[in-house]
Amino acid sequence: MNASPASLPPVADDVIQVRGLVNRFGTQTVHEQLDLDVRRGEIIGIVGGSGTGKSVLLRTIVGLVRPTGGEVRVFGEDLLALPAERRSQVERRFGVLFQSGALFSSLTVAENVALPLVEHARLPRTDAQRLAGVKLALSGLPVDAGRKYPAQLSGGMIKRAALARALALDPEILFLDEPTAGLDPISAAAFDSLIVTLRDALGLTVFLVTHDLDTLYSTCDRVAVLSQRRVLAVGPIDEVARTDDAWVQAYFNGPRGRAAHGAARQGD
Ligand SMILES: Nc1ncnc2c1ncn2[C@@H]1O[C@H](COP(=O)(O)OP(=O)(O)OP(=O)(O)O)[C@@H](O)[C@H]1O
Repeated sequence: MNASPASLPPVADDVIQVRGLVNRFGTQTVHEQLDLDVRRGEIIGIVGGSGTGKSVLLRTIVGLVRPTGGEVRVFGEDLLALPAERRSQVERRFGVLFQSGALFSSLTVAENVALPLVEHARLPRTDAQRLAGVKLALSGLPVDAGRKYPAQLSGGMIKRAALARALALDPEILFLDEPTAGLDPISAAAFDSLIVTLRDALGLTVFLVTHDLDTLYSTCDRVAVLSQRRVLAVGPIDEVARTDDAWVQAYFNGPRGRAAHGAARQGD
């Protein structure tokens, strides 16, 4: 009898592996023996109280922070140990959307998106501009948004423009740091569904740092809670929400958590 693909167990294929991670800044220890695996094709949400080191974890994984100790592998490679050329090849396989959007204010939106295509993929400028238009459309921006400067866009449009730039090089992993922060609830919900659509259409793995409970419930396959300098719990959200920990209980089972859970169930 042929087994249908849907009935097969998921393939153990971790695109990110973090082992025994330690991050210290002066006398402050942010991470101590932190372990985390991210599976290919999943959307994993990273949550935790303010200052628990979610952004530092993201920045360590993408190679912007050199950890004090431990091991971080992306696609099986230790980025910081690679020679520059090889490192840049691996970096092209992921895209990052930073909290601020981090667009260049002196460039139009289309030029911002085209930049990695010119600099990293070495495309001629006209081809890069054309491809930038495709990425902007994929991110749900109207055609004329490409001609505007970041200062002329709303907060929601800036997030979409930054997403288009993160998608410029057809990444396999998308890192998102607080993508819905500062958006109104309707724009945030639209952004959430865009992320799920892109993951499904492009087969992306998504590493998502967020405080937004609605985002967690509507997008994430698994959630990792950062607490006490490590990953306290990781798994499907309903499982993690049952963790016997004061912060987890207050976060997932407080009034906002219950409302987000209720809204997610209604949407099922
Ligand atoms: N380059 C740095 N030098 C010194 N301290 C740092 C540096 N980067 C981060 N920290 C400290 O590390 C801690 C964790 O910061 P991080 O930004 O990762 O927190 P977070 O969990 O993302 O918080 P939030 O939810 O408020 O965004 C903070 O106390 C921060 O001040």
